[in-house]
Amino acid sequence: MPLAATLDAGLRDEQVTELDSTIIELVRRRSELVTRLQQAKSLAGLPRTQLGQETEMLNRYRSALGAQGTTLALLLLKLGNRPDLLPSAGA
Ligand SMILES: O=C(O)C(=O)C[C@]1(C(=O)O)C=C[C@@H](O)C=C1
Repeated sequence: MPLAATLDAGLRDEQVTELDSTIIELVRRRSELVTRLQQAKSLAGLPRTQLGQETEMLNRYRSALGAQGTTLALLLLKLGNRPDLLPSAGA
């Protein structure tokens, strides 16, 4: 994209807002999926926490995004374990 277009404030704001909406939707979808996984594990009598998988996930985020990726990953792990922290969809 040409620099002038990238710097156009209106277009830039629109694109950032669109990306934010996508990120919010993905965070919500991830949290809902993990919550269902956790419920299924509980019903099956399996441990809800798998430290090996959490470590791999943290490493993926740190490799891709640096130290702040770890912070983001920890928040995502928390939201999967605490669905009560998210408002219900459409609320
Ligand atoms: O992969 C799983 O089995 C999950 O439950 C997902 C997840 C995660 O949020 O990444 C959540 C809890 C587990 O301790 C490990 C990973």
